[in-house]
Amino acid sequence: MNKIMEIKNISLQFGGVKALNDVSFHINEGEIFSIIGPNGAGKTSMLNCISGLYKPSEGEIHYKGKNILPMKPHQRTKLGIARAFQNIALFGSMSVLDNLKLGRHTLMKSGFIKSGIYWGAAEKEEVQHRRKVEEVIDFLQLQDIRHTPVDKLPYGLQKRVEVGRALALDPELILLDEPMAGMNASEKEEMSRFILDMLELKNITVVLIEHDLEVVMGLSNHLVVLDFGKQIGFGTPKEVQQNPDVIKAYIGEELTI
Ligand SMILES: Nc1ncnc2c1ncn2[C@@H]1O[C@H](COP(=O)(O)OP(=O)(O)OP(=O)(O)O)[C@@H](O)[C@H]1O
Repeated sequence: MNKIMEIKNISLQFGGVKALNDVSFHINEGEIFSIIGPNGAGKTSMLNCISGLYKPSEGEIHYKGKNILPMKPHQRTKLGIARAFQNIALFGSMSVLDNLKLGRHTLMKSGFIKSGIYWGAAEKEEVQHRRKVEEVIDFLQLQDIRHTPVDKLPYGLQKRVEVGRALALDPELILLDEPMAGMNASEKEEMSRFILDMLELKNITVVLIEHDLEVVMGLSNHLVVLDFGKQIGFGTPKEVQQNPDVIKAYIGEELTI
């Protein structure tokens, strides 16, 4: 299997807190990879380092063989890395459709002045953007709510639109920070199906943060386990569940599938 991403000796410090302490793992192309660990373990910090929101104090992150740490978040997006946030990052008063369209603006080549001069190119680009957005609406079954303002939607659907905003960027690697948080069992099942389809139908590598161990063990090909910023486990769900350090960190929680 090809490694799409390599995390090499990443450390990140906030004052006296070591949010990440010498973390190293890799993600294979075409897999569902999860980052798990108790509250405050450093999971979101890790995603922030990958997407470019945080700059680690040490280490390197390679995407398809290239060190991406010097790159800004929007440059990483253009490389094919998209992110859905734990706290929904949508415009509440805008419709689902407009939120998805807005998500693609970072990818637009034609600015306003340029579009005036090269009208044909801008129009072609607009059509392409619209097609991508329509694909996401179909894929995530958002047809019935396409014109609904996001803040009028129930939480579970808002989460789905947040995932859609990242998908609209047409990523090769998608970072999903707790896409199922606050969902009931059937909503989680539905989101799990969408995540599997991202991989199977769209060939997108998925990096997932999820607290529900049953869901995460069932979905993932590989996982990394963090605890107080340290990596305490890495491997297949079976390997991770048999790891004594992981069992200790999760004491009292059910670790079997
Ligand atoms: N911007 C920040 N400023 C200061 N401290 C931070 C910042 N971001 C994270 N931290 C600290 O880093 C540590 C790891 O936090 P992080 O949010 O990455 O954990 P997490 O595993 O995602 O937690 P949770 O499961 O609760 O979302 C925590 O001690 C947190 O308080």
